Amino acid sequence: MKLNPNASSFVPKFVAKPAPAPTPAVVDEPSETITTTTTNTNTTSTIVSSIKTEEDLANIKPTESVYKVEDDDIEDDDEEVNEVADKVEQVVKVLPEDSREHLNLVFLGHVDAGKSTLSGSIMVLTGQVDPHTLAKYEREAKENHRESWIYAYIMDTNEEERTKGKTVEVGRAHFETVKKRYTILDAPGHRLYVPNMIVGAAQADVGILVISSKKGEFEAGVDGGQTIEHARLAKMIGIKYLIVFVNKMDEPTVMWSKARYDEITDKLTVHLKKCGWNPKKDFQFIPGSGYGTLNVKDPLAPGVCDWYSGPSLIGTLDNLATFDRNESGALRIPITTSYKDRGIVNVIGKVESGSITVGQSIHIMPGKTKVEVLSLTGDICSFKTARPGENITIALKGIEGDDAIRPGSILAEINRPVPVVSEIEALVFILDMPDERKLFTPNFSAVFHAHTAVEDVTVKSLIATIDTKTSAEIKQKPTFCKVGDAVKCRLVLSRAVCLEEFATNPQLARFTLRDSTKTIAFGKVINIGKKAKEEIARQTKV
Ligand SMILES: Nc1nc2c(ncn2[C@@H]2O[C@H](COP(=O)(O)OP(=O)(O)OP(=O)(O)O)[C@@H](O)[C@H]2O)c(=O)[nH]1
Repeated sequence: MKLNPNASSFVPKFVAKPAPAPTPAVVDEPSETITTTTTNTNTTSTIVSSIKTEEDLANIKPTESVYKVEDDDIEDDDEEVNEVADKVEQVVKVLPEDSREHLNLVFLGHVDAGKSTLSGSIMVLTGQVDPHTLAKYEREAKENHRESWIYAYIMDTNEEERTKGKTVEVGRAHFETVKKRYTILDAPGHRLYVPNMIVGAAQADVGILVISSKKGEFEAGVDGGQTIEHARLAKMIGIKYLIVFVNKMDEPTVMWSKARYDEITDKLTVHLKKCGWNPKKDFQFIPGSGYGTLNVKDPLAPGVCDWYSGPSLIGTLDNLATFDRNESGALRIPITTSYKDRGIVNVIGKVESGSITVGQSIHIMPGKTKVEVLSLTGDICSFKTARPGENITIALKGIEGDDAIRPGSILAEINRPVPVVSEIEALVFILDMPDERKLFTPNFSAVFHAHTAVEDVTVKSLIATIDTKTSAEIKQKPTFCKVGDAVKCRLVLSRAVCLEEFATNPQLARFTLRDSTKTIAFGKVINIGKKAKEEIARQTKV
């Protein structure tokens, strides 16, 4: 199998070149073919229903190329775009569609907790890294005197990350089991890179919160570190389930100690409850070692940790109940990455709601650029129609100029458009005010993060403080609010953003407010305003 961790980084790169497409993992791409593919729908259900064993899985092969585009045929020139697009439509390579459930995972946690190492070990254990590539990474890690970073090297592909040992962007990789397909988003743990982490986490279904059990490291991550901030952000952003991987259990200060594990899980349970996670249904703990590849894929062997008899990390993921997805809703795909490949604009994003089909005309919002879907490509398969939860590369026809796509752009259905608003009524929960600005008042400004959008925002007015238990209004028109308050308020964005009300589409309604170093508040859009609603009603045709 072909390795995919070198796939495009997750930080939005708008119409920049080169950004490698998430090459289908089961195909060795001939150099003269282009990476964009179209689909063959006839193969879908038969292939999927026949997957029962690992062997079946290994036997899934793409249909042979039926049309090849030669390099000479393609010029990187905007005028050639339509011509090239037409060729893409003639099918470059057909991969079987695959309807195993697709889950998006984000690895969260304090700096050096072992996120990249764990992600890398998953890639190795699930056969996504061939021995030759692994040997190359081993050599490079040794040359940088960072032997213990070998697995992290698989995820941390840029030079800065490798030499410093820090994840800066959000790495992206793919693996699969007999039961499910997974996209891994490996988020940076460092405080400075929380905005990158938000972009990654915004499209994850499951968060894997990696905790270092090493003496001193667990404490550093919890007391003022990123552990709790990530857990809180994950909840706010809408991640549905959290697996807390208590890592480095092999470390000499831990040695698989049950007492240490209990200390960590007890403390974290208290914190996670405060962040809104329900211990009965929202999260669970797993002990293990990413570096030792222990309890990652296979359950622990007898003698390693006899007090733990639960499933491994991958076993747990495979057994999670299927997530509810909003397939009947309007199509919404926040664009996380965009790049041009031989004249064709490709965008990457997760289908949050609705479905998207090859040949369909859609809008890139907020600019209302009308485009046609040329192809839909997942990590290992193509789609005729992609449904919610899929994280796909979409080749588009009809984009002229470089300004159609920007951070916060969304692919939306033409007949069910997404609201574009610059003033909203929101419910804001204040977490942590900047040292020099302790009060949340009208004119308070911050940076607004929602899905992939990032805009400056100013508080226009405070409407009422709210009792979070009863939702009753406590005080009308307060003059200020402080840490711990929940307040209904009006916010004004510096530029209009694609947003929906929480009752309509929670994924496009959740946001966080940050200053340069910390998360100040999180919130949800509760009213987009009469004018925006009338405008949407006028344009909706269903
Ligand atoms: N003993 C032990 N060390 C580990 C384990 N997992 C990771 N490490 C070490 O911890 C260090 C940090 O690992 P990374 O995977 O880079 O940590 P990270 O959380 O991705 O770090 P950032 O990208 O900076 O947020 C490296 O030296 C790893 O070898 C483990 O299971 N056991």
